[in-house]
Amino acid sequence: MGSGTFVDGFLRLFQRRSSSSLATSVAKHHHDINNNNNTNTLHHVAPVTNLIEPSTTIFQNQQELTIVEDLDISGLKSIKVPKRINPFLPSMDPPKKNTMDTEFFTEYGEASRYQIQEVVGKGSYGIVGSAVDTHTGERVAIKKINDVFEHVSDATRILREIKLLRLLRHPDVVEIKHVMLPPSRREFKDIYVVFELMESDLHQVIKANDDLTPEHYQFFLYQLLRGLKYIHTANVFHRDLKPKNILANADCKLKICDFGLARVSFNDAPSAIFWTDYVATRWYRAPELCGSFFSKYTPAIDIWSIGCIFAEMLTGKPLFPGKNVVHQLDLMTDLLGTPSPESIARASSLIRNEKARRYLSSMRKKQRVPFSQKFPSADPSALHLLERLLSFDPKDRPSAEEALADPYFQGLASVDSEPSTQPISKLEFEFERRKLVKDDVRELIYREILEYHPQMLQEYLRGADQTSFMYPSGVDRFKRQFAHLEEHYGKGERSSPLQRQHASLPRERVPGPKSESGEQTSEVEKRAAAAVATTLQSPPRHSDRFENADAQNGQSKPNYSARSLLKSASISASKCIGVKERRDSEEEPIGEHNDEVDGLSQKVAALYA
Ligand SMILES: Nc1ncnc2c1ncn2[C@@H]1O[C@H](COP(=O)(O)OP(=O)(O)OP(=O)(O)O)[C@@H](O)[C@H]1O
Repeated sequence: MGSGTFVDGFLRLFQRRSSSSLATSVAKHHHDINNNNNTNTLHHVAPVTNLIEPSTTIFQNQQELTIVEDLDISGLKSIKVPKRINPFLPSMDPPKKNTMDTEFFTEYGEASRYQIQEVVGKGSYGIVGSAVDTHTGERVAIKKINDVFEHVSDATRILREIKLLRLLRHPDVVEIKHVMLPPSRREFKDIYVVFELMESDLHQVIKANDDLTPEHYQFFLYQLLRGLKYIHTANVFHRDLKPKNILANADCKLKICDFGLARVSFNDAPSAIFWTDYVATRWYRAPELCGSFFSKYTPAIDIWSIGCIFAEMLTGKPLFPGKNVVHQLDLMTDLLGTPSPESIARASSLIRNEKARRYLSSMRKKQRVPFSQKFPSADPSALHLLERLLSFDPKDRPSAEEALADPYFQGLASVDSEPSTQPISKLEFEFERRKLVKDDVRELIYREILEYHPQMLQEYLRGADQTSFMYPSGVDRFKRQFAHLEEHYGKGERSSPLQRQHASLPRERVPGPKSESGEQTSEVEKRAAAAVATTLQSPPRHSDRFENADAQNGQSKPNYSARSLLKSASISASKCIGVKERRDSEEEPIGEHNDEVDGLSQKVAALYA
């Protein structure tokens, strides 16, 4: 493959240095949706937050880790980045400036700062809109998380995610730029998290690009592994890596997102898997997680997922699209062969479940399929690394750091000096050991949000009583704007805002029947389709008092229509190719996992009946 050529054009520097001392050289032709995104991404200043105690702000008391990339990827062709949901999303009127908002937020640097534009995605926790940060001109993504405290488990997941994303600062991990201050410390229900805006995700990129080159594959895998190296050195396991959880830009930059299922591993805490807790997407799930073969999880589970993702890049199709865990294991062993007796013997010491162990040993013997046969057009050195990543036994998989040192990446100047970080402080995740009630999580999330509001944090730390403040927060305005977006998603329907899906959630709630979940999804899709149709027929109607006021004031409509955005040079809209279905079949409803484990037990039992 063209590894040599790539390496020639891929001289890079990625070191700890003072930010001022190095220039960043980046190919200028790249699409870039954030006007100054290249600077942010490639000339990234990240505080070493793990060194600090939770009661200090991330801005205090830290040595700065400055990551400078001097990466000439000009040889890489831009990729197509179709939008995730649909290209005909409703546009938004910019909010009318509210004097009170302005006054309050001027003081705190947030005056009507973000102008919401359009929906760019939605997940089980709410809607994601693109917006312009009027202070910087930068485009951002704002995720509105609805009804955060409806379930303590969901709230804890959100706390975990925003905390981890504050602590993990790396160019290949999506960055939280800000979290809006809620209007009331004790009563808030929704959270607005401001992220750097990305154009698409790897799932869409793989679907839309059938002309990816070996250089693309190499650069994609390189970014994933260096991101993972950093995450793992913080002692964090992502646990749900899949193409949809990797955001992508047309300039081939990837960023890992969705840390809702991630866990921090502390040496003195057991890392046992609780089936009630582990519900990551099946297709990318490591074999040791299919049927409880191993009782502990290790960073190797993420390495397996990266292997699956890499294989999917190479072929354009998921590698192991299992319908249940038994089928999942069958697909794995179809390719990898049944594990060797040594591997099973080694595994035996870890296998707690006798039945599962016997199932593994008694599996019909299958020969390994040579990877060169399965992936005939792939580069042999890529395949050699892929085989390592997809080792059945987690002990045989390389760490992210070891994988970066694989000959596949030979010649990349600083593979071995990709940044690592300190393990995350136990104190930050002390809450994981406690049984939390709603008010505890609310307080913890509020405290976390204050990290983005240093002045308020100071007051909070001084113990000022803020329980009664009710600022005319920017959140109120956002509520109205997001309500508008949601209204358009549900246009013509009686039903209310987006339903929280049960996929990939810690199991604390009673799972609904499968069919119900399926219907929910298609209902959401129907509503999205209805919104598309409506948007195409007529401009959005503004029922909101605030927006009516805009209309009445005769304010000109902003130039933010979907059409104008599609034309915008900053978004490769011409490449938006169609309405994207929201969920693919690999995303299982909660509750399925137990069925799967039961299914496996039954199959095992049948073997030994
Ligand atoms: N920074 C971002 N820039 C652009 N789009 C984003 C960004 N973050 C998330 N999205 C998109 O918004 C959608 C929902 O985001 P996300 O997956 O974070 O939400 P969630 O509620 O946690 O979803 P899930 O149901 O997967 O847990 C996804 O399609 C994602 O690609």
